[in-house]
Amino acid sequence: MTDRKLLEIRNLNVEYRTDDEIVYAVNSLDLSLNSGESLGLVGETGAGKSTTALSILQLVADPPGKTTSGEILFEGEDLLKAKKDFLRHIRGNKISMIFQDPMTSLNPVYSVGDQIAEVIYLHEKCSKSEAQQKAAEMLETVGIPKERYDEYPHQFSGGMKQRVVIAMSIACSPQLILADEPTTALDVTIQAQVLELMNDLKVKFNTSLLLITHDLGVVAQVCDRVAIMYAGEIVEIGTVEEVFENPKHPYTVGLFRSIPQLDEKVDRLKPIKGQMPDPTNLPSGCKFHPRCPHAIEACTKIQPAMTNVKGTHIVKCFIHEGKFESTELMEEVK
Ligand SMILES: Nc1ncnc2c1ncn2[C@@H]1O[C@H](COP(=O)(O)OP(=O)(O)OP(=O)(O)O)[C@@H](O)[C@H]1O
Ligand code: NI
Repeated sequence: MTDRKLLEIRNLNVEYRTDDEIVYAVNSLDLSLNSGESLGLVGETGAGKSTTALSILQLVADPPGKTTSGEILFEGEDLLKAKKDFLRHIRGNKISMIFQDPMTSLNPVYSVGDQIAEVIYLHEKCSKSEAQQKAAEMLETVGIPKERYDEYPHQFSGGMKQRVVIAMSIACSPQLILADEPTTALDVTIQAQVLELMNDLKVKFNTSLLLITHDLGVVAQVCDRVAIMYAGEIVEIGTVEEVFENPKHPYTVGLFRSIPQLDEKVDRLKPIKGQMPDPTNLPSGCKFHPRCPHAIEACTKIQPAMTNVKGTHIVKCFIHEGKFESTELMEEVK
């Protein structure tokens, strides 16, 4: 693994403009990913995770979506300024995307083998028969017997379809895979198998992965680093070890608390009180302050800055900026 930054998102702002309101979906977001690294992007529904991933490939529907500012540097090139042709080249060769529903990517009227072969054919400019040969190997790589080459998507289970999508997404040897809840629709056992497959492939092909999920367990299984997203912002980021062993942001602390423990009964769960703020009318100051048990007056007025707490662990919270102290929080995150 090298330290070279493959992807660097700087100050990204994305809005959805409808007739009478503006949804502030992604707000001043900074995020970077090294070659070969996998980063989990975690947050509640509506946090802006999908919008972030879609904007990397400029797949946010416009209208209503508008990227109002920012830079998305991929190998140093700003994708937000890139021409359509270049983006198409990037999409087919360097970055691929996996969605929750495999049928977003699969065509019901072609056999799964031919769909994979098509990607290989376009990417490698080899002969059709070579592409078919490689597609059959690719099926085996993702754990599907090559005898099933000629079958159609509807003949496969959800987990098997998602394996086909994974085969298609790695067929062009991408440097980066954006996976938006790739296993959410699958049942738990199958989910574990698909995640293990993604893990193996990531190591084998040294692919970087941006994995969007609600599930911190999935992050622990697959990712090197994790970013916690709230109301369109990253509020905490670090290695999985840093964040899981020592969550710092009150929101992250709440997220971990709301995970059912094996030895805990469901009625002992402590979900975070309150709701995500209305994205058309975000609160001033820290966007988490209305729900934060530790908020002080400053939090209601001023935006905290991203502050390095230790190692590569960064958090956006006044208490950890060291400017203000909350003894309660200090107790809690000790
Ligand atoms: N096409 C759209 N038009 C208007 N608002 C949208 C559109 N797409 C998304 N939004 C809004 O943008 C915000 C961010 O949505 P996004 O889908 O990025 O969140 P998410 O974190 O991926 O959520 P989920 O976990 O539910 O997938 C939400 O408030 C959502 O309602
Ligand atoms: Ni989403």
